[in-house]
Amino acid sequence: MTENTANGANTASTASTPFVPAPASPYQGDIARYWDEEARPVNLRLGDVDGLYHHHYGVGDIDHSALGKPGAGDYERKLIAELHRLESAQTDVLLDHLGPRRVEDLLADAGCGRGGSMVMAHQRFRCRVEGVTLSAKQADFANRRARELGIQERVQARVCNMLDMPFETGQVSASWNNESSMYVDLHDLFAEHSRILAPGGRYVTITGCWNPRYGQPSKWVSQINAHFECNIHSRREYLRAMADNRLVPQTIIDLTGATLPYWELRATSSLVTGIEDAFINSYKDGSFQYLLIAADRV
Ligand SMILES: C[S@@+](CC[C@H](N)C(=O)[O-])C[C@H]1O[C@@H](n2cnc3c(N)ncnc32)[C@H](O)[C@@H]1O
Ligand SMILES: CC(C)=CCC/C(C)=C/COP(=O)(O)OP(=O)(O)O
Ligand SMILES: [Mg+2]
Repeated sequence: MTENTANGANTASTASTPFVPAPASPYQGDIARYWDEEARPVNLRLGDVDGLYHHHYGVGDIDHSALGKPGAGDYERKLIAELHRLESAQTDVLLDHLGPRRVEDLLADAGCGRGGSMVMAHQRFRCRVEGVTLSAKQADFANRRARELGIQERVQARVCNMLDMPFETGQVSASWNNESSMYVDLHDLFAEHSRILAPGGRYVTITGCWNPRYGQPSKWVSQINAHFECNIHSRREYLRAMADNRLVPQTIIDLTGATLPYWELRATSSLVTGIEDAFINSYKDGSFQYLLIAADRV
């Protein structure tokens, strides 16, 4: 049986290589390759702290007592642990807004990365959690971590386009995009979440969005788009696309102030990637915001 790889080439599938659907667009093929090739130490070293691997940013105050003295032998290790704690705290904030979940619920992580948020969602709610990513490497990584944790029956990642998720209509109780909505058209995205969510279901996103009060995307936002090959939307687009697709915001939290300490600490670490100033400057000049939006599917 011949199948398509992420870049559209045909390959024969074998028991060890799962089916990889052809990308829906050349752009998605590029994003699949981007994440297949990603191995930034800032992500792997933080995930190594406790086996939860995130591709999102942190929120909350710095615990300076956990850092020790700059220049001390274990300072870098403690700094990495603190950055990771803040990134996991961000997932906790998202989970706090998923509403009361029952163990029999099915949860969906749209753009699941290496699966850290899926594991945390299962550990909190004991539900089944299904994630999708364009990256076969990320899906394999997330599924290997689930096996290592013995939760592979409850946590699973698949290579799949979040605009065409493998769920029946109304099958999902709660779904989210954790820093993954900037890779797709929001009307297409929210139409698909609206389809998979049961009436009364809950959708949550944490995202960076450009601030319509600024006028247009600032140069910092353009730098972030270029760095990640993504397409940051405005706050206005989120709310319009949700309203057009039966997703009605229940809660909107501006997390911009809460994420700045993470970025200022990260900018002092040896793991900097060069994008730190764009985030710090855009958060400070008001052109870019870090938001949580929790919406009900009506
Ligand atoms: C910045 S990472 C965020 C990962 C994860 N949500 C987290 O918080 O760690 C963005 C993710 O979105 C995924 N992605 C981008 N476009 C996608 C699409 N059209 N369908 C499925 N996943 C997509 C990427 O493969 C990647 O896993
Ligand atoms: C808020 C916005 C606009 C985010 C864009 C999506 C993104 C790439 C998030 C971080 O991924 P990562 O954890 O792999 O990035 P890094 O290597 O910078 O830690
Ligand atoms: Mg990261």
